[in-house]
Amino acid sequence: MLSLLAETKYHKHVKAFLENNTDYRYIEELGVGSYGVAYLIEHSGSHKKYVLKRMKAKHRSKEKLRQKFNLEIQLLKEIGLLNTPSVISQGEIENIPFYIMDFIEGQTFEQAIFRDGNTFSLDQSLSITKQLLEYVVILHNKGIVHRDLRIPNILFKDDQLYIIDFGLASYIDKNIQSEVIDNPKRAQNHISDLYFIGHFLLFLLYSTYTPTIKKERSWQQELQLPEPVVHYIERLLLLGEPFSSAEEALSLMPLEYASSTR
Ligand SMILES: Nc1ncnc2c1ncn2[C@@H]1O[C@H](COP(=O)(O)OP(=O)(O)OP(=O)(O)O)[C@@H](O)[C@H]1O
Repeated sequence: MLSLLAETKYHKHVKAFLENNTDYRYIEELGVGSYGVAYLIEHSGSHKKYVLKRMKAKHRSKEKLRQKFNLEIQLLKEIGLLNTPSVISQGEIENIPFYIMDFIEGQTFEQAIFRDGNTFSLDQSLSITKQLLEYVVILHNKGIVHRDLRIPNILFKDDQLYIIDFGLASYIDKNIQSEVIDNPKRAQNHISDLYFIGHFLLFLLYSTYTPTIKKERSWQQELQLPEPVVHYIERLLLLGEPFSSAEEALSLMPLEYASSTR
């Protein structure tokens, strides 16, 4: 309750800061995560929309979390890719670090599947995953791993993918051996992103699945995918031999099942 009150108080600080010190106008709160709060704002001159993300008030004295927040900003600045928001500015409001970035006016895959009921065929799912892997190859070549490639963090707009929320991203540690990773989600190398991409692909494929029996079965039994696709997903999910890099995962995609390989 107390932390909720602290956050509400900071909403006011954010609004006052924007009003008194910037050319931006507050529009609404976009969401509250475990570490940060994101607001939608608009530039009064251009009417372009942006996102202001700040640390949560309750974390402001935690040095490690401040460093983590600063790393998120630093990585976003280093990435500099069109399908990742650019950092416009950064600073502090009442001792709370914040940054302003591009607003991606797209639809997340979470919204597409669970809110809007979109479905993705096998060939569409593979083509979209190919686009995601192409992005991830570039990211890894820049020495960065996202580590949170979940459906709410992947957006699309005009058939183009966008990746947001680099709150868990890190620099790649080249010395990690794939055989000794016990939590693939948090691995500081390509394994983490590939593992999330395996789950991402399964979310897309499950969008067309309607259960015919009550009993839950494994995804291999439920989805009835062609054998090379099953084998491919198993490798992403570390149920088979791990890929040595995102580049290898991209080059070995079973694209014979994707008719439209954008
Ligand atoms: N650049 C952006 N463009 C469009 N929407 C965004 C952007 N950044 C964040 N959002 C939206 O704002 C909300 C909160 O984003 P945030 O990055 O804070 O994620 P989170 O996972 O909730 O936070 P945390 O990193 O603290 O766990 C999400 O709904 C996200 O879709």
